Amino acid sequence: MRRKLAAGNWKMNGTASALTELGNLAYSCKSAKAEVLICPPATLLYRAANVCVDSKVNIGAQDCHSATYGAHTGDLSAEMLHDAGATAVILGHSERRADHGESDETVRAKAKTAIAAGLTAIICVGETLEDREAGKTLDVVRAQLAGSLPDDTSGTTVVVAYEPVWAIGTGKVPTVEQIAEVHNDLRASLVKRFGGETANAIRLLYGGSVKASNAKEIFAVAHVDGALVGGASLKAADFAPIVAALDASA
Ligand SMILES: O=C(CO)COP(=O)(O)O
Repeated sequence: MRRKLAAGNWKMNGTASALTELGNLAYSCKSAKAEVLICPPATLLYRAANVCVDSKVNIGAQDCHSATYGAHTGDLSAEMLHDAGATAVILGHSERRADHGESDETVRAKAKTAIAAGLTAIICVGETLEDREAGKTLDVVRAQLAGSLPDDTSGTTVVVAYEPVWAIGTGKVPTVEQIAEVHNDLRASLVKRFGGETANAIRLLYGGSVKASNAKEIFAVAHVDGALVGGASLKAADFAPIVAALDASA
């Protein structure tokens, strides 16, 4: 049985005052069965990990460099993130693919480095509205999945997040049928590539405008093992009900 995962991506939001929200979340989730992960900006990682020590909330990062160390001004290595208290890192988010031109090859290289440093790699895939309207959704996510996951992926080191670009921060959510179609296809692609045992251990998250009000129906979709949440992860009062909905799902 795959352990459910409620992950929050704070993106470029939050200074030290946001740690109060994290403390509130840790308190609200003290009986959570699902894994709870918050990915604050890198500046808060160390303090966030301290706030959440001995709680059910794990801390993750939002990106890392593909190199283990060296002359990469402004970048952070996976080892540094792990050292600061991160247990996971989001890789290949569509905002990074768009803003920094990250290719599948780059994401795959980052994933290898992250896994070697002891982090879980949460690898994001998702189509644009243009792709969807052109009927290319499955082709696009299959190609991203194939290109972004390392060959030696294991069920415990990689999580895949399906985030349709057009649903991120827009309040637009795919229908449950659309989510089911992509998640079924992702699972089938994973089985084909890695075999059933590995593939069935890899968690598939849905991300894009997840809120307390739509979490229940999204979590009822087959092969949805949790969510990657942006805006609704910033406040404990918004995120805790999403964790509760995940715990209540079958
Ligand atoms: O990009 C996301 C999480 O990584 C989703 O963001 P929103 O939940 O704000 O739509």
